[in-house]
Amino acid sequence: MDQRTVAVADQLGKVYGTGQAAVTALGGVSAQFRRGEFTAVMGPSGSGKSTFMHCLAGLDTPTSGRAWIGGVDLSSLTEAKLTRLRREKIGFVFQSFNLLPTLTAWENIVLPLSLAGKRPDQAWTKQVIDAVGLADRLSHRPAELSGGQQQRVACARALISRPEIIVADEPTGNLDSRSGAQILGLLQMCARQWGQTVVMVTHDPIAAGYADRVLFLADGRLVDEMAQPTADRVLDRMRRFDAQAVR
Ligand SMILES: Nc1ncnc2c1ncn2[C@@H]1O[C@H](COP(=O)(O)OP(=O)(O)OP(=O)(O)O)[C@@H](O)[C@H]1O
Repeated sequence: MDQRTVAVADQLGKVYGTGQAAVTALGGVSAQFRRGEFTAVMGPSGSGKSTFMHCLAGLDTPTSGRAWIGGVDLSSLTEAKLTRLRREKIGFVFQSFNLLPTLTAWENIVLPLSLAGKRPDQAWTKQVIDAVGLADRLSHRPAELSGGQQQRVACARALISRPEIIVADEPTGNLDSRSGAQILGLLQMCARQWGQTVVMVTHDPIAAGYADRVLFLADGRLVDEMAQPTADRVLDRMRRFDAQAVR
């Protein structure tokens, strides 16, 4: 394994149900994620993108294969240790923001540290708050923020503990294109300037165009990979899936 590797999926498989009702959501997907690399995961609906992300980030248990984060085999951990690893080594950004409504933006951002009993590192916290452009909104609660602002809070929360990897599941799915572009620009900046590893599931070729590479899933398998993607090339590749589906 190369020293820059921060996360590994080794033949990850997931079967839901048993016998005749069994559904193979993931049929053995292997991939490596390097420091500072921004990867988009794409594929038709039902191709296993969310299942892959959930198994990679320890939110779901694969039925075969393994995932490593920061050199730790997730299958070797007890539930309590897995919870701790997720809190300390993985930053999550979800389509629906998942902020706690009763906490202010600031309290939401530092929640991973509060839960771990740690104090925020002042210099890093300032960098993160400046990067997300929320310095004047920190005392607001989520309901008093726009969707784009809420997602920027979620990004700051994901970054605050300097995780090994940020996992973003359709982070722009609920945003208008301008707010979406801000989030994508932010994720790209985190990877390029701060060396943050980012993995993002998306349906949107424009969003994938911000990444350094795209992994394409189909029927639970990794079927293609594209380096230095552009929205146009990704769109072309996705059209080929559609053409195969109607054949
Ligand atoms: N809890 C579950 N029980 C049974 N089948 C499931 C479950 N979760 C997912 N699946 C099935 O596994 C397959 C992959 O689902 P998954 O949600 O990972 O795909 P996806 O690519 O993320 O789809 P989408 O783009 O629509 O969100 C689908 O056929 C889905 O119906």
